[in-house]
Amino acid sequence: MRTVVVTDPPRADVDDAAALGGYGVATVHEALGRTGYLGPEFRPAWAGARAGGTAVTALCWPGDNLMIHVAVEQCRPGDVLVVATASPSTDGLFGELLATSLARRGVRGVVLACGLRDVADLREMAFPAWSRAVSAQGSVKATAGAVNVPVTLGNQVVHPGDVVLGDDDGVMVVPRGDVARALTASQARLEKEAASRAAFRDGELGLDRYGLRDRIEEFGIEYVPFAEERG
Ligand SMILES: O=C([O-])CC(=O)C(=O)O
Ligand SMILES: [Mg+2]
Repeated sequence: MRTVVVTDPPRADVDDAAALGGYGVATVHEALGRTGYLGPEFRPAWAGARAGGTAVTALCWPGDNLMIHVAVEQCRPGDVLVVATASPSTDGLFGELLATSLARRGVRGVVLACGLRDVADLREMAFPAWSRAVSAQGSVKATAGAVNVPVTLGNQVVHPGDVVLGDDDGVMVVPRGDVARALTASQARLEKEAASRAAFRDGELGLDRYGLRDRIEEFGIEYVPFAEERG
């Protein structure tokens, strides 16, 4: 495993990151052509958690949180800490003490490919956290890894300085170079959905609004009265 700490990487604008967090994962993911989603196994530690920030990455040995402690020092206000492990592990590498340290540094949340613990305290602190597991299994601090190198979580690569956002729907990454496009496209999508919502409230059907009746005809889907189908 690489043992390197990259300091002060360029990062996306932290206000843009917060704005993307406000749009939410489903909207931004759709706006960017259904890209960036880490996958459904990344779940919030508590319902209602929401954050958008710039990634500081840590690559840890499984069962070892030494590099999380190293990464905390590299975190600046507006960041989200993103933790991967060198091989799959569900151990609880993160909890309320590390969250206390991150909150003190103005960090907006944490995303872990492994486990976390102290869920009740994280909820009480309202510290946004996502992970692939909740696990009380403790960790050692024995093996060096890396900070601020590209890491893979789920099916996505996160580079330091990318925007990472999370909410009840999961977590996604927006590459630093795509942030401006993500903001414009998310706003457009929000407006489009607001118009659809108003139409659905008025009783319009998706079949008509999205022009789906032609497609149904193309498929040759038959509408059969109940009585006829039963003979
Ligand atoms: O200390 C640890 O290893 C993880 C933890 O529980 C905390 O941060 O509170
Ligand atoms: Mg703890």
